[in-house]
Amino acid sequence: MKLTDFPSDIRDLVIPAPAGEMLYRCLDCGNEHGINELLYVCPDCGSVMMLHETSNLAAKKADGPTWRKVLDHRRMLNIPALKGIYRYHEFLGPVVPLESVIYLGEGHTPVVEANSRLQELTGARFFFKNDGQNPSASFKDRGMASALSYINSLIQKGTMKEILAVCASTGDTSAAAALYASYLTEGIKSAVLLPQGKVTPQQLSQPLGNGAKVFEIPGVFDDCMKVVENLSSRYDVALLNSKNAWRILGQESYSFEIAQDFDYDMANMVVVVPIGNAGNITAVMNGFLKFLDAGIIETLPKIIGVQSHHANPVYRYYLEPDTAKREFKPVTVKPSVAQAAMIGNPVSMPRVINVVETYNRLSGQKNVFFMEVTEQAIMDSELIANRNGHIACTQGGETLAGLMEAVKQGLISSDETAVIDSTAHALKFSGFQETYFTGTFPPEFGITPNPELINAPEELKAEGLTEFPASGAPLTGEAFERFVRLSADAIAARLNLSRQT
Ligand SMILES: N[C@@H](CCOP(=O)(O)O)C(=O)O
Repeated sequence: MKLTDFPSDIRDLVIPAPAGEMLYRCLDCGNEHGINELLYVCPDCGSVMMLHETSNLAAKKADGPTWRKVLDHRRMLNIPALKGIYRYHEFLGPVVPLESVIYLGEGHTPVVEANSRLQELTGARFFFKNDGQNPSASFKDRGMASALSYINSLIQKGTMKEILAVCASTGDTSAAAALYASYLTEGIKSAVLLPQGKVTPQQLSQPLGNGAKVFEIPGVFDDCMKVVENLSSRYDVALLNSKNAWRILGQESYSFEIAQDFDYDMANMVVVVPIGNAGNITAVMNGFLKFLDAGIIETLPKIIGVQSHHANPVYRYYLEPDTAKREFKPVTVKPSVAQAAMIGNPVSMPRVINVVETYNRLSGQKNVFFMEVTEQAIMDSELIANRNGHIACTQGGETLAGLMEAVKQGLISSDETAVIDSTAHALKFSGFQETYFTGTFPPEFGITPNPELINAPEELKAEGLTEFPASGAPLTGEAFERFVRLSADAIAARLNLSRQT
C-alpha cells in the first residue's frame, strides 16, 4: 500500500525517521551511559544494563489507540526495513535510521492454535508461536537483527570499523550471529564459541556454512560464556550474546507481535517461555511493559517461565517466597534435551530480578510464575505436539510441559488462553527425537521412551521381486511395472487397505 492511500490522521506517523535519545542504564548502580560505543556491562560497577529511550518519544508522538492504528497500517507497507522487527521502530531502536536496518525475514512468526485433541490433553486453550520460522530457525534472529542494525548504523556513521563479532552459544545464538554478520559483508567478521559436543550437528553446520570462525571448547555453555566475557573485556570485539542490551531490544518484538496478533487485548492471556540465559524472558516482559506504558495494551499478560530440572537456577531462586531471603546461586547443569537452555548461570539474572519486580508491581498482583519440568516431560511433550501438527523444538516441548504443569497447579483457569514459545525449529533438534525413537538415551537424561510415541522407517522390498531400481540404473518395461505393482500391494497389505470396488 502506498503512503498516499493511508488515512490522513496517521500518514505522518507511518514511516518513522530516527528520533529520540537512547542510553544504557545500569540495573545496579543506576548510572547511565551514552550509546556511541557498544557497552555490555556498566563501566562504573560492572553490572548488566538495559537500553531505554529518554525523551518519552512514543508517548509524545501518539496515544495508545493511535499507535494501534499506526502499527496495524504498517503491516501494509512494502518497505523492507519495516517488514520485520522494526515495524515497532519507536519501541525498539528509534535512533536507528531505516537505511541501517538489516532485514533478513525475521519476526512476525506464525501463531498456530493447538487442535482440540491437544487442547483437551493439555487442559488449556493455547497457541504455539513458532519462532523456529525465523531465518536461522530460532528466535535469536530478532535480537541479532536489532544488534546488527545498530552496529550497521555505527559503521555507516564511521564510528566503527573492522569489527569482530563474538558470542558463546548452545547453538541458536551462533547460527543467528553468523547469518547476520555474513550479510553485512563490509567490515565485520564473526567468531563463535561452542561447548564441544553439546550443539546439534544442524546447529554446528549453520555458523560453518555462513563462514564464521568456529571454536569448540571443552565444558558447557557457561564456560564458553566466561571466555567470551573475558574476551570482550580485554579485546576489541563486539559481543553478540544477550548481555548486549541491543539483543534484548530486538527480542521484545516477540511480545509486540503477540499483542498485535490478539488485537491488543491481553486480558486473560498467558505467555509461556523457556529460560536459558534469561535474555528472552527479560525481553518478553519488558516488551509488554513498554506497550502498557504507551497505552497500547491495557493489561499485562501472565508470564510463565519454564526450566528443566537439569538446568533450573531461575526456578530455584523464585522457590523462596520471601523476597528478602532470595539468593541467586548458579547451578551445575546436567544433560538436557532442552539443550539451548542448558545454562546454570544466566547472564540476564539481574535483569530478570529487576523486571519481574516491576512486572508484578504494575500488574497489581503476582503475575510472573516459574515452573520446573522433567526431561521426560519435555521430550514426551515435544513429540505429542508434533504428532498434532506442530514443528516444536525441544524447548517448545519444555514450554508445553510447563503449561501442563501450570494447569496441574491450578495456575491457569478455563477462561485463559496461552501462547507458548517454540523457540527454534524441530529440525535443529531431530537428533533427540532419533535418540528417543531408538531408546538410546544415556541414563543421566532419565528418559524412557513411551512406545506409543516411537516411530521408525520400515524397509519395503516386496516378496517375489528379484529386480529393483537403483540410482543410475532404473528399471524399465515389464520389470518396472512388476516392481510398482508388487510394491503397492505389499504396502496395501501392511496398511490393511481394502481394494476399490
Ligand atoms: N541458548 C543460547 C545461549 C546464549 O544465549 P544469549 O541469548 O545470551 O545469546 C544460544 O542459542 O546460544
